[in-house]
Amino acid sequence: MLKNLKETMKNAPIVRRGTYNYFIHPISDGVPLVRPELLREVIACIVKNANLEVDKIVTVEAMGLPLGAALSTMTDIPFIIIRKRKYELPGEIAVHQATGYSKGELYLNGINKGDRVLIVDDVISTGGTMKAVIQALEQAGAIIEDIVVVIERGEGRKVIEDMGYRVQTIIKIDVDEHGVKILGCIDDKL
Ligand SMILES: O=P(O)(O)OC[C@H]1O[C@H](OP(=O)(O)OP(=O)(O)O)[C@H](O)[C@@H]1O
Ligand code: HPA
Repeated sequence: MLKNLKETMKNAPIVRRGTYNYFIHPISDGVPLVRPELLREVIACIVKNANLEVDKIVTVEAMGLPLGAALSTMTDIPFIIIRKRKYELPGEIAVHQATGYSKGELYLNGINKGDRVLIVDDVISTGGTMKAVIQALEQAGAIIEDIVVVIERGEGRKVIEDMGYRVQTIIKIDVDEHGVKILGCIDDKL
């Protein structure tokens, strides 16, 4: 299981972004090529493991987008994208996002108080993005039922668990300047 994800992860090239060793992978970058068998495998794994008793799937620009779109067509659950662009619609919520290599603002629209949501993203690393997403959703009055992230590196999961939320991740990796090492996979215990 997850053969395509493991294979592509092992071969992911590394580039430096400041002091940050950034891996490049189809799921996290859309580069060099997203093969349908990889996306299908990842989406099937999310469908199998996530709590889908929700009103909306919430994803983040940019690389949450293919995941949210594919998951929505599989489950018939609508999805929203937290954008890096301001729309100034009534009720728009702005939060600050910091990753290991960038900073910016995120803008949430389309959530009503009491909406049950599943958050899906491609990577969790420092947890800075997920923290901002949770803060925006809490401010909007959403009920966060589950959080699923495809690729885990670093300490971000702990940051979010310390906020009181469970985070499921599909593959856990370590990254240094030489490459990616796989530490574990959601299907290891099966
Ligand atoms: O846990 P963190 O340190 O916050 O890192 C994780 C975030 O970093 C990437 O987003 P980025 O803002 O780079 O956007 P992208 O999807 O356009 O690559 C990724 O898509 C996650 O959202
Ligand atoms: O190393 C990374 N690669 C791709 N996306 C990311 N988002 C956070 N860290 C990374």
